[in-house]
Amino acid sequence: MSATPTDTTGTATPTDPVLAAERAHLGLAGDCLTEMRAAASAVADAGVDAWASERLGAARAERLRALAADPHVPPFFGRTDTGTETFHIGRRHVRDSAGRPVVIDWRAPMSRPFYRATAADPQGLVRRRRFGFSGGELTGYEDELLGAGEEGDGALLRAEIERPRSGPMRDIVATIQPEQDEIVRAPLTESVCVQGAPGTGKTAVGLHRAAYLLYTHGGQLARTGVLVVGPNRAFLRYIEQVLPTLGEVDVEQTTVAGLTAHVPVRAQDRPEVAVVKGDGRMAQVLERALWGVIAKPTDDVLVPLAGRRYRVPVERLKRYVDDLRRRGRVPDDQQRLHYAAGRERLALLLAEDARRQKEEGGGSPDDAETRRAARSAEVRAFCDAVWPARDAAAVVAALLTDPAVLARAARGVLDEAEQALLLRPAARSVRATAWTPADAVLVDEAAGLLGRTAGYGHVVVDEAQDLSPMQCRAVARRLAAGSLTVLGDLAQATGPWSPADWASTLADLGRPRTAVRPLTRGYRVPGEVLDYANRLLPVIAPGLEPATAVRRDPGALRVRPVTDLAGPLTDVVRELAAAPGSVGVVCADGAVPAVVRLLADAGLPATELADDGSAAGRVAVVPATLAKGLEFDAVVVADPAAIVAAEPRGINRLYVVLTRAVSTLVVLHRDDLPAPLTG
Ligand SMILES: Nc1ncnc2c1ncn2[C@@H]1O[C@H](COP(=O)(O)OP(=O)(O)OP(=O)(O)O)[C@@H](O)[C@H]1O
Repeated sequence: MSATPTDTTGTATPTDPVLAAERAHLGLAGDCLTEMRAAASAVADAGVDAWASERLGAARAERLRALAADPHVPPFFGRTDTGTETFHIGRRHVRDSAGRPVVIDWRAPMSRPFYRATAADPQGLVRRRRFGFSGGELTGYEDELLGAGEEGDGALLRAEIERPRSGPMRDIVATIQPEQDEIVRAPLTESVCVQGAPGTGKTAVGLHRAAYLLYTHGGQLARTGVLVVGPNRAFLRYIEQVLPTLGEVDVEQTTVAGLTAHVPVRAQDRPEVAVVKGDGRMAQVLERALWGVIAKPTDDVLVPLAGRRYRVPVERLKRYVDDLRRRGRVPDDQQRLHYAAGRERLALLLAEDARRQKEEGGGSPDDAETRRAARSAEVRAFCDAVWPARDAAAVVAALLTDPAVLARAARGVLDEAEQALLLRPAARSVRATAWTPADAVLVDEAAGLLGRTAGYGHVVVDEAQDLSPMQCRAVARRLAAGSLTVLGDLAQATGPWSPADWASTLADLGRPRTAVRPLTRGYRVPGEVLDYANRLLPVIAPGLEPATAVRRDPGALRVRPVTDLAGPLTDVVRELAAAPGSVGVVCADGAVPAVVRLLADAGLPATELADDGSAAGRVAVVPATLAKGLEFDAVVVADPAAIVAAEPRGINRLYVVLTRAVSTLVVLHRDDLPAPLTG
């Protein structure tokens, strides 16, 4: 680091001329932003029609939202000097009234060296400057004279990571690291799979990649859209502000449950039933259940057209049906003839056959007459008998309640025990069915066989290690010709599918040749805590490279045996809650009500973190199954043995839980820790 009047917290002396100049530039950027905002609101739309006016209004509102996303966020956070030119780097472009750049968007190609340059490879930079802010004020800076072979000590990165959390996830634009930036800026055509240990920035990287792609390929992606898929609503709530603060307000963020919400989910499957329903073989079973109802034509059909009836012989009918069925088996969803379209096409083929016959007889029927023929009672009756109209929910309901339907569709695919697991008594009606989350995914698959699913230009899927093969297929259907960013950690797999490597998941996601890129530098968790959690790795994911933490803190880990949980728990939560930042008390799901009560009785303001997207308080009691993807400044793990005992992959769950803390982890146990954590 160069000799600037900057201490490790980035605070400079008030008289520093560099600081004064940078503050002036900050003032200029702020003024320009205000002007840009005013200009965006004043775009005149006089003289255009109502539709154009509405469109203009929407575009203007969009731009204003982007410019105003967060008025407290400083317009720039860094600067690059090439020796001849200086660029300030910020969240978005800022220009002065003459159109001269005042701040360069972090996603522009010119900003790349800010993230990638090193002393060994300065990429044309002589200096990189990072700024420190406090309450919107520019308070310091850190220079790296890369041209002179100097690199920073990461003090600002550390300060940024350790800045206390007060709610949702923040962006990391100011401090994206080179290995992360490579993934963020990978080309749109390239699908990537990030295998990253806890806290290596997978989620952050995925969201910044979405923002980067939208900036770089705005026109194309504005048309096709970008989709972010997360594991649950609590997680979505945690990440939902990151893209808007980066100026991207038009990204759809949802869960697999959100994607597949064709039917109301009112029940849960037993784990062994969910395993069968999530198995990739169910795709074949559903395909057979749907297409298997198509019957062979047995008789000629008389098609009415323009006042006469034309006979279409059964042999031709058979050929029409066979041809259409073959087109329904094309593997590519975009090329495939879907079931519902096949039915319409069949009706049209009959009408066109009649039309040809009429033409051969010298007539010339028009298109409207041909369409009427396709809708005639005769043709409809034929289609109903041979290619009946189907409804996705009804197909799945029949499959799961009618042993004969299931046996026909599953023969040679699922064994008898698996079929028995799937069957349940029929409800009064399809609407009255008590659907489960896994059923909803099956209904989505059936809907995808019936008709084409709209696809996005890019899909980011987080915590992908937990997706069932059928859930992967639901995501793949939304991909169309677009590309994919898969984020996950095999060691954090807690679902019954738990892949040993990424190959099967990537194949189910429809992108089998996607390269897997590891991230192993851990930003969230202090070294002492990470080393402790990593002791579980040989048991849960033997082949995986452990993460190394970018920072250490000797006081970060406290592992305490207790005989009774209540007293020590309230004591430690009281102590942690007195410091700034968030506190998460993680326990087995079943223990949550008791822990909430215990803390409330002790006068501590704890609220349960729920999967309904509602905000949790500063002290959150977190069911272990909802901890994934989240983080807190301080974490208390209450009774780890109960977390392990609660589910088949409880030891993986414990690994997830132990890696949620940014500053402090307290483990309260009853001398019953899993073997790798003792001693
Ligand atoms: N380059 C960075 N600069 C500052 N903070 C960072 C950086 N990279 C990651 N972080 C921070 O580290 C924490 C972990 O990031 P993130 O949640 O994206 O990791 P993850 O790999 O998805 O973790 P997990 O698998 O445990 O859910 C976040 O607080 C994030 O802001």
